[in-house]
Amino acid sequence: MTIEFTKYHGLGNDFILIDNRQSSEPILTDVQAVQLCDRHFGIGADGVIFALPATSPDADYKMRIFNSDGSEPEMCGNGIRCLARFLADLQAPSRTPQTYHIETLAGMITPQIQADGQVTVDMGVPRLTAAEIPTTLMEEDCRVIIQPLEVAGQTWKVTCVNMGNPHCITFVNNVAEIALESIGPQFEHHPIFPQRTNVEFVQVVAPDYLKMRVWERGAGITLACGTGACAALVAGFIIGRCERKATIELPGGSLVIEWSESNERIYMTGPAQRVFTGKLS
Ligand SMILES: N[C@@H](CCC[C@H](N)C(=O)O)C(=O)O
Repeated sequence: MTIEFTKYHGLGNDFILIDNRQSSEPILTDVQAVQLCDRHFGIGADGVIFALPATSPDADYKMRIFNSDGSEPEMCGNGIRCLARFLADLQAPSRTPQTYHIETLAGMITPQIQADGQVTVDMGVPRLTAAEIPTTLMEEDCRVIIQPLEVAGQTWKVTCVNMGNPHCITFVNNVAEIALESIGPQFEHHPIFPQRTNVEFVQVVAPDYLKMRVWERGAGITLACGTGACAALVAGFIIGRCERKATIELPGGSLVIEWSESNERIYMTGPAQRVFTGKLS
């Protein structure tokens, strides 16, 4: 049996996209996803994304994703922009704006392809209580805002945001100085995060411009993280360090994130790029 795939990236956060519309379960296992994501022995990617048929009458499709370590996250911001482009590329030549209602394990997410090719995603409402993150750092109904956390022999002041998936954000003076490779996994696997966590270090350049580096749960250092950029803006706004709308600069490029005052929803805008197609046998 051969399976076609297409490789996409969103700011260098790269994914193998599989047309899984004929079956309600992913046609590859988590173990196969790990093999395909391997950058030496496989295709190389931060994750594998499946376009599945919708189960809800309100949705067009369903997204499932495996991280490069085989774990299954609830949501992926850069991934859902890539999925929107993939679906548009599978269908008749584009009419824009094209909007998709996508079921995810974090609920309904709505990407819209703009006339200029950028994709704007309604990422939903951020969740902030300790129970929702989830973390045991505070009482269940408390928000985790600038709380001390011991990691790698240092006390960090962390703020936690759930954007469908968990994020732990620390504001620092200079993101370039953070030893992400050694510190990242210690945050990710800290016992206060029962479902592990994504880890973001953020530098405020201006109230409408943040710089961020990320250690992703299940994938390690990546060039960008869409949900992480949204979480960084939410954390920055809550602690009074940024505006409701800002550009987030990541190693792979920039995203524009806005936290709407009228409906409390987060809107993320950024690119999604097809790289190549191939066949798995
Ligand atoms: N890169 C993604 C997030 C992917 C999932 C993450 N690794 C997790 O386990 O939560 C993004 O762009 O949001």
